[in-house]
Amino acid sequence: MKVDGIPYRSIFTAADGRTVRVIDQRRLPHDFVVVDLSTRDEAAVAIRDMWVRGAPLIGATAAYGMALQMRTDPSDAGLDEAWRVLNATRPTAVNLRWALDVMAAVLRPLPPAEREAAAYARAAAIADEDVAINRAIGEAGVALIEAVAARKGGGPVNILTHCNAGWLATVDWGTATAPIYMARERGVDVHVWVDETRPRNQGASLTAWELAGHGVPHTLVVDNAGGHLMQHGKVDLVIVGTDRTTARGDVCNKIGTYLKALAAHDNGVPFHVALPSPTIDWTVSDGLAEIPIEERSGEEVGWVWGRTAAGEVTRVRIAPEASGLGNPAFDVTPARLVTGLITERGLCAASPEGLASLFPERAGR
Ligand SMILES: CSC[C@@H](O)[C@@H](O)C(=O)COP(=O)(O)O
Repeated sequence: MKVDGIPYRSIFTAADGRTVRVIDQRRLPHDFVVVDLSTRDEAAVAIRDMWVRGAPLIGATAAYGMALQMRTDPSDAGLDEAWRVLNATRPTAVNLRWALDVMAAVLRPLPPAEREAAAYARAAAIADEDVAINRAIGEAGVALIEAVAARKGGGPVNILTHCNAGWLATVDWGTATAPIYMARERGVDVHVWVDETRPRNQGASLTAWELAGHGVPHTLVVDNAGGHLMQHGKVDLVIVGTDRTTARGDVCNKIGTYLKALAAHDNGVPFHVALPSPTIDWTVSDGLAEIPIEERSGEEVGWVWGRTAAGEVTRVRIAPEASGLGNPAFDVTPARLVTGLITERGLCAASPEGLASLFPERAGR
């Protein structure tokens, strides 16, 4: 997508073809800064400390982290260590493990001297595939928005989204936002309710920034506003992303997603989840019991970052020093609350049968 008119991906290589460049998402929306990752450990820090985030981009960064490792130590031991170090960065998004497994499967059979070139080629392919997948998700999902527009016969289609499942969370297009960007391109009147997404505020800092950059009408709301908006008929459709979807269609996404699904269910609002197939974890079924939920530092809850009226970007404390601070970063929405899944192969029910109908080669394995 574009930043100030210039097309960008969220991850790419520098002119040397080896240095990896990412947008430092901690600095948005105040500053747009591209940073270089030159070592495997820098890639690991970028994922762990959320310079990059969002399941598909975490996967792509891990793939390039593996390539960075191959520059300095392409041995079997180096390969194993890179897998271990990168896989330990964040626990919930399954795209991380998926990308590392894809890279390891390509690299392990090769002699070490050939691994660096192969690693960069495969990492680039993972990034390109992500762009194609998200474009296909957009093409599948735009039909949902167009159907609402046709039914309403006028006025904007109001879509609520949570966290950032936009182009910044992927390599390009986004998952939840791809249908929105495409609807906009086709001239459909859309308006997006953007949940701020405490504590990291991915909605306020990233989704709102993205949508503003592409002229998509949107309104930033506090996380707790969604139920009220739905009760008053102000949400036509919810579309969110996911960090891990189980084989039976349970969906793990940013904390607070479950509450939006409950409110949508109670108010008869369709609740859709957009996902690239690498986000499906075919090895797990019961999302509540089986998906590891990242517990992040309470510092993120006790403090907020922002820009002061004087222009300084700083953080301020909002909780008493004496209070305990809890920070579960994701929750699981059971399949029964999900109206449908939007994948690169089309729409399906959030059920074992629904997923199997689109991915017969993976189901039941
Ligand atoms: C297409 S991104 C889907 C999810 O990764 C996204 O909704 C999300 O929860 C991101 O969490 P984050 O903690 O910012 O990595």
